[in-house]
Amino acid sequence: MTGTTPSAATPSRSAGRHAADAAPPWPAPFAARPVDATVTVPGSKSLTNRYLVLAALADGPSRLRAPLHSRDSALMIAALRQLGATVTEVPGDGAFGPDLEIIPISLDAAAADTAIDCGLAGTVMRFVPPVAALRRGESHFDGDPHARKRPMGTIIEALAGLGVAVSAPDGGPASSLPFTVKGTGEVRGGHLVIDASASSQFVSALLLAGARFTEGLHLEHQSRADAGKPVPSLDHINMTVAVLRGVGVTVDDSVPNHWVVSPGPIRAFDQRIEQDLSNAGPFLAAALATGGTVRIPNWPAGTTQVGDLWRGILTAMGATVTLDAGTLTVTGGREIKGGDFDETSELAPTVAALCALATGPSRLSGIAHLRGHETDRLAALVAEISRLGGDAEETTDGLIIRPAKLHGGVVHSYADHRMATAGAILGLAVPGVEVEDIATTAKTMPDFPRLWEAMLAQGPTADEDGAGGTQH
Ligand SMILES: O=C(O)C1=C[C@@H](OP(=O)(O)O)[C@@H](O)[C@H](O)C1
Ligand SMILES: C=C(OP(=O)(O)O)C(=O)O
Repeated sequence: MTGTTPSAATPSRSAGRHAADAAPPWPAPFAARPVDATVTVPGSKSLTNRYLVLAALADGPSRLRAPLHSRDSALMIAALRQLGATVTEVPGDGAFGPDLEIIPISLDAAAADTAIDCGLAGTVMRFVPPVAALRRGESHFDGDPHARKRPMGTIIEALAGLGVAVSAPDGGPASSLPFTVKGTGEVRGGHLVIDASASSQFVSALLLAGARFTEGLHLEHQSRADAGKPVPSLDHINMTVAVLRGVGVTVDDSVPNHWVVSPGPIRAFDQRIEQDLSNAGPFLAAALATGGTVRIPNWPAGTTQVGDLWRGILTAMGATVTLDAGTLTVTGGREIKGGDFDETSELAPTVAALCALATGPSRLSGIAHLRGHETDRLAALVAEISRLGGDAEETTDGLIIRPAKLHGGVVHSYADHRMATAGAILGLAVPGVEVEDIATTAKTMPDFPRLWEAMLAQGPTADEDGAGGTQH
């Protein structure tokens, strides 16, 4: 099956820029020698934005330590401020910016109508509408051009099912951004059936607010498709459940496809945010792409982040992976092995970039819903791998990538941070790769180009001539 040209191909608003201001493509550094570096990455987007939502609904002031500071977290902070939360930056010990103190929204207070910019952040467009439904007043939601194409119908229908009015700007029914949530200060809650097959974020969104619904929430997933599609990215729902339990919310997830949240307070908290293990991925991938070593300190011993899957994925691709005294060390071999990778969720673009450098064929499956991400990622990956001379094709639920000799070219980002970092990985092993709109990495990692170049500047072999990447 051949992919269509992905949308959002125009330069993005991701870094607050417009087409006319578009910067020239970023020359992705080619690794003239194996990388040997120790890297720390900023805080987890998924954890930061979950805890921000919970802090806004909590029973007192909360603190986030070492949170992510990026476009997606800034959009979440701005949205919660619009809804009445107070979010203040305070000095902390994180390497990537201040801590945050949050005073929750007074849900009982009369509130003015407000506008929420979701940017391209799935966590903002899905997690914030149920919060807006809990306060009085109208909240107008919109986002980047491509945000209007991301699946939103399930959240809109869910709110309607809970008795909350949601309408399009013309007052008619809405099925995507933009839309207006008319909050009354109360959401009844109870049993709700949704089709969450397009995104796990529909489930997470309703669970995060569910304890504040009058009757709590019994959420059930039932796919409308004949074949019964599952909820994707279950790891992210498990993260939501764990985070909720950590702030005193009772959640029963013992029956598959059912989540029962008891009504009650959300306990105020003081929480340190783990570094983003998904965003650690491109740096770890650099070890394989160059046949070198990358170490990541403070790798959590236990975590709900999907990025912990890197340990198994990179081992399967031929790397040596050890976790010793909290440091994850990944050393690439002489070649990258292809393989079958199921349900890699948001890790898929990084996995695909490595597969394009592999010596054997690969199949990525269980990622059909990536078509509704920042861009249609399956089409985008096929287009960009092919643009560099690679051999990639779409399947119904993923990708097939076969070995091919790659050449330089301009990798398009489609306003997608993970497409941009995939281009950077390819550039390590293929001379002459440039990445259009590298600034789009600001969605979750504003420092990406600096961190990438700093990684390559490190190491005992940095001043010596040596072999290039694993391929070519
Ligand atoms: O809840 C979250 O923080 C996320 C859930 C996943 O969404 P999908 O279920 O739409 O894949 C993931 O891809 C996204 O990057 C973050
Ligand atoms: C799918 C992603 O983001 P979002 O939270 O916008 O859905 C992602 O970061 O890979």
